[in-house]
Amino acid sequence: MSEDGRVSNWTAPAAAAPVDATVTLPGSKSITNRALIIASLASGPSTIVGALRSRDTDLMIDALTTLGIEITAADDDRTTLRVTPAPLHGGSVDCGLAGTVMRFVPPLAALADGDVSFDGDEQARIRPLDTILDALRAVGAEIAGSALPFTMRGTGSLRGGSVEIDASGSSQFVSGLMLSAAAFDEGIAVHHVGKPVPSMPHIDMTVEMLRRAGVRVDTPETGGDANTWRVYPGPITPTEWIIEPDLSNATPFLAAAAVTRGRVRVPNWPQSTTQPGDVIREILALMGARVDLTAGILTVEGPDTLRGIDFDLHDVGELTPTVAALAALAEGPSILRGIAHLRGHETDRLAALTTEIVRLGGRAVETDDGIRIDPAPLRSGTWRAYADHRMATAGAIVGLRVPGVEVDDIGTTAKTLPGFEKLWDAMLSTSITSEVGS
Ligand SMILES: O=C(O)C1=C[C@@H](OP(=O)(O)O)[C@@H](O)[C@H](O)C1
Ligand SMILES: C=C(OP(=O)(O)O)C(=O)O
Repeated sequence: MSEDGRVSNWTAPAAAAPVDATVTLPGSKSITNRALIIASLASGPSTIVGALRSRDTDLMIDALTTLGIEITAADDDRTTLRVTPAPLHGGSVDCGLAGTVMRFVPPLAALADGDVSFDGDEQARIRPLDTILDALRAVGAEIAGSALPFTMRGTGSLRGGSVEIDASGSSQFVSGLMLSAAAFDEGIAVHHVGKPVPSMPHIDMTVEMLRRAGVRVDTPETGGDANTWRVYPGPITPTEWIIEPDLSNATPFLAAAAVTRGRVRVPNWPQSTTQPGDVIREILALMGARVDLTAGILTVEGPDTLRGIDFDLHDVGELTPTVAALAALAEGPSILRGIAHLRGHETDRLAALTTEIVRLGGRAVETDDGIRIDPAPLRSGTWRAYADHRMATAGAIVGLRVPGVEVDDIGTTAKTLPGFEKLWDAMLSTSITSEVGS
C-alpha cells in the first residue's frame, strides 16, 4: 500500500536494452531507526544527517514524538534531523508493518511514565513479538498482551538485569533489548538459547552504534560469554549520526545490471559496514557478474550467462527476495538456505516467493529452511506483493526480463524506499544519473 493507503497496480517496465545507470540511494532504514532510538535516550540533542524518510522511519519518528521526544527536520532538508530527548510519557504507537518499530520501541516505552498502547497493520499482528515482551516482563516491565495490540504500563524506569531468550526467530529481539538498555537501572544481559540467531550483522550494527555513543557493551566475542550480549547502564553521548545509503535497497538496482547484461553504479558505498546488503557483492560475483568497488563507487556489470547459486542467507535474510528474483532468471539451479525465519517477515516470504515464481511459470519449491529454484521460462502475469516492499521490488526485477509482469501493489515500496518507481524508470531511461530524494 502507498503512504496514502491506496493500492497501486504497476506494469513493471521490461528492459529494452542493457541498463547503464548511476543510482544514488537514500539512507539506511536500519541505521536511521537505531540512531533515532539512541538519540532519544542521550544526555543532550543529537543530529542525524542523511536519515531515510520512508514509512518505517516516519513511524519511528511519530512513535518517539508521541512519547515526548522532540524531533525536527531542517527547513530545507527532511533528511537532516535534530533529536532532543525529554522525559517520556504515555501515548499510542502505530507500528505499521515495521519490525524495527514493534521490536525497538517497547523497551524504550517501558521507561515512559504512563501507559503506551501499541498496534500496527493487520499483518504486523502475526509477526513474532512475544519473545521480546516476555523478556521485558522478566526484567521488570508490566505489559498487557503478548502480540499487537498490547499496552506497556510504563512507570518511568525499568530494573533491567539478566534475561534468557530464544532469538532464533529474529535478531531484532536482541537489538531491541540492547538499544534502550543503557537507560535501565541495571542495564541488560541478554543470553540466547536455541538455534542460531539470524541476521548477525544487524546485531553488530547495534553494538557498533551503541559503542559510538559511549555505551559499554560486551558481546560473545569481547565479553567471554557465548551467546550473551551485555549493555552496562550509563549515560548515552549526544552524537552526530551520518547515515550510510541503504545497501539492501540498492540490491534491486544492482540486480538490474546482472539480469540485463548492463552496468549499474552506486556511489557512496561504504568501505566497511555492518549492513548485510554489502554481501550482495559476493552473491552477484558468484552468479557471474563483474563487481568492483573503487573510490566509494560500487559497479556491477551483468554477465552473458547468469549462473544459479547455492547460498546460505541466514545472516543476510533481507536480501532473499532480490536473490530469489535473480535465481528465477538464472541459467542453472539455485538453493537459498538458512532462512526459515523469513516466514515471520512482512509476509511469509518463502511461501510468497515460491507462489509468485510458480504463478509466472517458474519452478520453485519451499524447503524446510529456504527455497530451491530451477530454471524455467517465465511468462507475463500478476506478481503479488503481499504488502511486502521487497516482494514488490523482486517483481520489478523479474519484469525487466519478462514483459507484462504486473506488480499488484508497487506503493508498498514506500515502507523503505518511497519513489521506487521513479528511480527505477530513471535507471531504465539510459545512462543517466538518477537520484531519489526526500
Ligand atoms: O535490526 C534490523 O534493522 C533488521 C534486522 C533483520 O531482522 P530479522 O533478524 O528479523 O531478520 C532484518 O531482516 C530487518 O530487515 C532489519
Ligand atoms: C524484514 C524486514 O523489515 P522489518 O524491519 O520490518 O523486519 C525487511 O526490511 O526486509
